[in-house]
Amino acid sequence: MDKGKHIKVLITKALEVINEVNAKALVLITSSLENEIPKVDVPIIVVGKDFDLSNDRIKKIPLPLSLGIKNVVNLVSAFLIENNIISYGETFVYVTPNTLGIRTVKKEIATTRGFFEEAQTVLQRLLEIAVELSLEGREGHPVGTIFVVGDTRNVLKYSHQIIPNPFKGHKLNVLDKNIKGIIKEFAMLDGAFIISNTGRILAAGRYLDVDPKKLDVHLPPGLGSRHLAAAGISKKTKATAITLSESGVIRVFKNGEIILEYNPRMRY
Ligand SMILES: Nc1ncnc2c1ncn2[C@@H]1O[C@H](COP(=O)(O)OP(=O)(O)OP(=O)(O)O)[C@@H](O)[C@H]1O
Repeated sequence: MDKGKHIKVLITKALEVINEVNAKALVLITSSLENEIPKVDVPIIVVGKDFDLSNDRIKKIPLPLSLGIKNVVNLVSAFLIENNIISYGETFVYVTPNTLGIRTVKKEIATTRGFFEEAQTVLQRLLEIAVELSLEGREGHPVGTIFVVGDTRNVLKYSHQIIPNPFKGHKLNVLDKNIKGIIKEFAMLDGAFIISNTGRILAAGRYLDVDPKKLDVHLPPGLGSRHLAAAGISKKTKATAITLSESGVIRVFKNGEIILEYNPRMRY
């Protein structure tokens, strides 16, 4: 039996499971949906690459499946809670090309307010890299870093090199196939990566010259200078900033606010 048939069988089974466990949503995690979307009373969420809110019954969440099923299910859980599709204590059923799963969301897993509306391909890719870096570190040591994406003219204006720019003169893009290893190597440098809207890496080792106090940025207590700088640059410019804390937590900032907070190291 081929893959397409497997998912059809799993979706049929999922409809039975939804009734049996009183699930409030059906989540289809698959890169291609040649199969018919099933007729079912609960909302359907399709996890795929592009963001496209097609109709009231079906929502599409842009998440790369390469994040791994555990991370995808965690982030989908947060999405369902924040969009009032399910409440804490309620259950959803998910289907991947080779698994059928049941998840009851018991506690806050992540904050994703606004993130999925922003998550274009470049941000999705950086989230994927940040998740890998959070889980693996560099040669087993925890790594922290900042990625600043978009509005590069202003970002460069409000930042300076603290070391010679290793990306100068190279046309490297975060969407390139073999780029992950290079980014992981340079993530150990102090400072930030500067990345264009199309994914071109313009610089690494860049200090962000923003004063969060003057910018009226308010973050939860306990977040240090890395996070304040990321929040600050996202307020001062139209860029989106992604931080990876040495503690493993990934945050995404837009306009000075946290629009995603997720710790891939946590067990939910
Ligand atoms: N303005 C800035 N621009 C770029 N990088 C910065 C800036 N401020 C701090 N950093 C980077 O953040 C690193 C960690 O700083 P600090 O420990 O104060 O931050 P933090 O927010 O507590 O981060 P973490 O959670 O990873 O410890 C610094 O070594 C430096 O590389």
